[in-house]
Amino acid sequence: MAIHIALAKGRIHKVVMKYLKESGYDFPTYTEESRKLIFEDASGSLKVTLVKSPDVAVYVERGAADIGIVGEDVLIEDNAGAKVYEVLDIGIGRCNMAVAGVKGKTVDMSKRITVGTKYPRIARRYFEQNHHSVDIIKLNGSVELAPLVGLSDVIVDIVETGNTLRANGLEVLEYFMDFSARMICNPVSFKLKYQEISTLIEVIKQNEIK
Ligand SMILES: Nc1ncnc2c1ncn2[C@@H]1O[C@H](COP(=O)(O)OP(=O)(O)OP(=O)(O)O)[C@@H](O)[C@H]1O
Ligand SMILES: O=P(O)(O)OC[C@H]1O[C@H](OP(=O)(O)OP(=O)(O)O)[C@H](O)[C@@H]1O
Repeated sequence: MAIHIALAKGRIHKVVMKYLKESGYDFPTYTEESRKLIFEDASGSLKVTLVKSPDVAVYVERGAADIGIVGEDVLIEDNAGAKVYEVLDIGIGRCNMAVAGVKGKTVDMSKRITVGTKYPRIARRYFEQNHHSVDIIKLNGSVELAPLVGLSDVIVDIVETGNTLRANGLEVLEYFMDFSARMICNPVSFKLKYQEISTLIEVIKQNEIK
């Protein structure tokens, strides 16, 4: 039985598709530039669909995909409570969540501060745990702009190399979580396709994804 994998479209799918190819799965119609969203491997054992990150767990929970690969940040922010099994830390897409602000500018955390972020739940939980009073402003990208134009005091965002912060004159105030990409599985698929899914997990475990 073929396994259907929903991959988070973007950084994660590009690395995973490269890796699957190196592991012997040939997807004849796949290129990074392609606008196609569904790809089947030549042996007929894998079908891959490219899905927006927060939707990966939706496809898997509802059984429209057997397996999903998506960032842990997205599982925590958008899919908490999804009825899926998390079966593997696949080790790619490593990044940190951080509070950042304008370089050299002191932020008085004893006062109510505004926070720009794509991750309102994660941000709120962090500040609540630290007993800081905050107004969260949900943004959809280019979050680094917010403290530069006076929209927020600080941001909560993903930091990987730190290049985006540096390029915009910001600095990390505190790292507070780290993430990597996770493989999730539909519980029914896990039973029905146990052999096929176990084989795929073993292939991924044995060959370190770069
Ligand atoms: N430097 C990084 N910036 C953002 N995400 C990263 C980074 N490094 C690893 N990741 C992982 O990659 C995922 C996002 O990938 P990408 O930004 O390509 O997708 P996207 O759908 O374009 O996201 P968005 O629309 O939120 O920008 C994150 O959920 C995270 O798990
Ligand atoms: O530390 P770095 O290696 O610079 O990576 C971090 C940057 O990458 C992500 O943005 P993305 O490219 O997804 O753009 P967006 O903010 O517009 O979504 C993230 O939101 C940071 O801005």
